[in-house]
Amino acid sequence: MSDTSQPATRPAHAPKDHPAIKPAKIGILLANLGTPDSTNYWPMRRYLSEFLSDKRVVDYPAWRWQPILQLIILTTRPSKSGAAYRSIWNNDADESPLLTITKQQTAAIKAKMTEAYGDKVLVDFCMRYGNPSTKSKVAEMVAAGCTKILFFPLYPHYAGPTSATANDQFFRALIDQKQQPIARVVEPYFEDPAYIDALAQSIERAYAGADQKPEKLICSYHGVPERYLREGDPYHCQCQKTTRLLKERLGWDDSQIVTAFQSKFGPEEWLKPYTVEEVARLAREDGIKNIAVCAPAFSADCIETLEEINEEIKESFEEAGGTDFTYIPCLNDDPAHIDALSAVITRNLQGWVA
Ligand SMILES: C=CC1=C(C)c2cc3[nH]c(cc4nc(cc5[nH]c(cc1n2)c(C)c5CCC(=O)O)C(CCC(=O)O)=C4C)c(C)c3C=C
Ligand SMILES: [Fe+2]
Ligand SMILES: [Fe+2]
Repeated sequence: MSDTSQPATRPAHAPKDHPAIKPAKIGILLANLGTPDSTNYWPMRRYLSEFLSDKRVVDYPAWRWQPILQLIILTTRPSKSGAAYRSIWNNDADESPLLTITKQQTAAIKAKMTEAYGDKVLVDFCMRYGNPSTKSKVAEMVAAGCTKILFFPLYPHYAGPTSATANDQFFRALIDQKQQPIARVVEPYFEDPAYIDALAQSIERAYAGADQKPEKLICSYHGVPERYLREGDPYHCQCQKTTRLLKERLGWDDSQIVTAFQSKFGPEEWLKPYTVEEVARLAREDGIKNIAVCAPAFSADCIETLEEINEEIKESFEEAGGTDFTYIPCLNDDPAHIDALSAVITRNLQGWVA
């Protein structure tokens, strides 16, 4: 967290045991999904159990879902997912790439915010599942004197299983505080021109570096059950709009860009087309040999991009006859991304700072 060195004071009217009053600060709390503490069975199981027990993620009644989750899914999935995480783990820091990148983003945003607002603001991050928990970071910010907190779920698009559950957890954390800070949550930024521009620049860089220009760009978004769309979740529409804005910013036509959805889980229908099938279909039916894939719904590279896209989906394309597969990394701590996120934060601080 940023410098908290300003001295606490005791008011003149105060009895001796009156708590010290800290100078009022504004907390900027970035939030991402969370990640296991290690790739071993029990940490994996704890993480997956917390994640998949969240009703915003899997909305079946607990009496029906918990026996399936605890007795079937959590006996096999921790080992399978643990192996996938091992293939992408950041061994130097002994943590997942999502955690490493979130720390880098936080440091870069903190530098920008401190430059703009000095020690009036504290910048930190938390996770929805696992560590550092949302509850612990809210408590730290309040203890450091934050009377206002801006909570920023690092997802460009709104979805019940991501932004909404992060916000739920933030508001739950406020319940524990005697002096509840004034709270704001940041809106989805999927149509922010600076975010679209940062995405477009990353694609232009990848295309400029490719031996041959890819024939198609696949925008692969994390999927959700198709039913969530019918029940009112706007995620699908926001993803479609991101692809359209990106296409317009790149000056492309419809034939050059495809929207698809990945990471299907369980037997229900999810948003379609499924990326893993779509890349194979493009190779098999349309004779496409050379594609690039980007993942605009992820603010940081993680298991779903580094392992699922760059290993499983790549394999599906190549087995169907594709020859050139370029994975375009997430925006991570790319300066254009940090500028875009910082501009979103600055807009949301209006009225709180000069
Ligand atoms: C079971 C249902 C799931 C829904 C619905 C879902 C939506 C969703 N998730 C993200 C972003 C991420 N998901 C990540 C991992 C991950 N997701 C699910 C399941 C659902 N996600 C699982 C079981 C896992 C764990 C990995 C595995 O076992 O397969 C991650 C990566 C975390 C990491 O540590 O790297 C992210 C990020 C979005 C954006 C989304 C809906 C919009
Ligand atoms: Fe997910
Ligand atoms: Fe839609």
